[in-house]
Amino acid sequence: MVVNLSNNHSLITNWISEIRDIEIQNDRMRFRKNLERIAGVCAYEISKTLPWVEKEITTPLGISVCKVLEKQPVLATIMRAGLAMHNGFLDYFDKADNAFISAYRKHNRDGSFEISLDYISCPDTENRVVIISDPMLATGSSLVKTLQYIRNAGNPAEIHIACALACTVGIEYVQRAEPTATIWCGDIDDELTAKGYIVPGLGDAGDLAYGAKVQQ
Ligand SMILES: O=P(O)(O)OC[C@H]1O[C@H](OP(=O)(O)OP(=O)(O)O)[C@H](O)[C@@H]1O
Ligand SMILES: O=c1cc[nH]c(=O)[nH]1
Ligand SMILES: [Mg+2]
Repeated sequence: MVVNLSNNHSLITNWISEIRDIEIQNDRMRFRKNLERIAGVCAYEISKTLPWVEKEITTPLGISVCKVLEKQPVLATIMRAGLAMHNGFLDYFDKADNAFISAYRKHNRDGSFEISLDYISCPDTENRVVIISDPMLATGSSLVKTLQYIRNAGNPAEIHIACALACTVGIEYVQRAEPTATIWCGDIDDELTAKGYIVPGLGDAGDLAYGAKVQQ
């Protein structure tokens, strides 16, 4: 299932407009903060789909039967651009276990690239809800590589994917690889450049959040 959170007007469409804006992008702190806020909305929306249990809570005046999250999810993110969204998720699922996966585009001289999976730190995901965040879902190659790792490492109960911006062709690729995952998008664009950049998109999310890097 794919959910485009821009289909309804809310603050998320405001923040998406800011991360796309070439002028506002000069404010790197605002760019990261907006990614965190978009992730917060995704976390809240995902939380509505998760299992809850009733728990008796002792207040100073009595007992209140409250609904609480049954189990903590695993929050996974794809470095480096995913780190800001990861912080946004952690603000909401503040007791979650965390996975960090470094999947990045390793460029060849001819302009083509492969996804390199280097550093991985992942808790046990068996029968747990795994939420993967990455601001950009472009070709989908980084996510598919990450999903292959997650599937080999355990058998999660559910997989959710949260992106600030996604491209239609990348979504389709991820859906073929992981048909049961729910993909939550801040917005969806239809075009990709020959180099795999989303159009109109926003540019390079990792560079905008953390600065340009020397190509590997
Ligand atoms: O869907 P894809 O075509 O795989 O592209 C999306 C990936 O590209 C970006 O990371 P990038 O490789 O630029 O690394 P970075 O986080 O270090 O900037 C982004 O954060 C995704 O992980
Ligand atoms: O448009 C894109 C595609 C991949 N990665 C980005 O940061 N931006
Ligand atoms: Mg990048």
